[in-house]
Amino acid sequence: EKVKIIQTAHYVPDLVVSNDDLSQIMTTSDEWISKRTGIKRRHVSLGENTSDLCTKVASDLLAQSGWQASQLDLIIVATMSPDAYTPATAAIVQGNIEATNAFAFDLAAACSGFAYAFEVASQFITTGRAKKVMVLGGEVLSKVVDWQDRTTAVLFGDGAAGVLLTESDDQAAILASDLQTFGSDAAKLSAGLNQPLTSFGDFKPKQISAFAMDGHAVYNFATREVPASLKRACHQAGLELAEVDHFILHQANERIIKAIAKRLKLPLSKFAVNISEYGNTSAASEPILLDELVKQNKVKRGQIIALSGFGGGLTVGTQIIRY
Ligand SMILES: O=C(O)C1CCN(c2ccc(-c3cc(CO)ccc3Cl)cn2)CC1
Repeated sequence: EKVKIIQTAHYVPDLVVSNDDLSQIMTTSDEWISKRTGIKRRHVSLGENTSDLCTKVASDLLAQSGWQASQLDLIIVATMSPDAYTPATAAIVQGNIEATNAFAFDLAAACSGFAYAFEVASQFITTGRAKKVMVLGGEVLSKVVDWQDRTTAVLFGDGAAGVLLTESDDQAAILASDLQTFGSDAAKLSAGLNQPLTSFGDFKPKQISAFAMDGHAVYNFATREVPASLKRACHQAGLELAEVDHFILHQANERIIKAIAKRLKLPLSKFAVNISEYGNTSAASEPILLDELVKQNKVKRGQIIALSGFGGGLTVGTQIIRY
């Protein structure tokens, strides 16, 4: 479709927590975490909520692009760790940056959230319903992980990132997309489960459930469904996988990324990995990586990039983009 990425930006909180820091508060080790996940450190938010991280990215996107907040028509925030049920994190961001002409909403697709939000935004642009759109992925997962559960607490980090999208005036375009949901496996990865009353009267104190995951099942799901999604999207774009210059995958686990590259018989050099610095930042992870590659001039105008998110839902979401 006629959609172009005009600007990228990312923000992570200042506090860096290393694997050794974690081994002081739980039974784990730098050796285990590094070997099994590729993660060396992660950024943790103290006092900043998801809307605060997203607002920093929103301000950077506007400053770097020269767009005025009042020019924005739409703001979408993809997150699995919103500030609240309501107001939407996107609405808080809209107020913070005074984007008075933009309507705003959150999108819940866990680690595929950015890919799903990117797809929704592109439909608003190609139908002419919106011209200037901000798409953000933001998470404060440190507020949903169980810091006593070493199998999950060591995996996640906080961060936000995003893009500005508008109608393309050149070769830039979204060439294809592939969004899939496997709801029968929904229970394999959850956080923030809210239970209904079981009988009227015995009101128990509210407790929001922490992050829980069947790691083995989700790992196998990812190594199977991400290659399938990338193949379908490339086929839809009329491209061979080999014609993709950069595979920008959700940074869930370094071994998973290597397994996907191997399964697709593609060089690992096309799969950027920055999980060592950030951990798994769910909906923020693809846009953080995309911003880094753009700012390092590794992703260049005219190149073909594949963005792929996967995780809670279970979901997978892929776009093939001529940047
Ligand atoms: O090696 C080990 O023992 C363990 C094996 C299990 N691992 C996993 C498993 C799944 C995920 C994961 C998480 C999300 C949530 O954003 C989305 C997508 C994925 Cl694929 C991350 N790590 C960690 C190392």
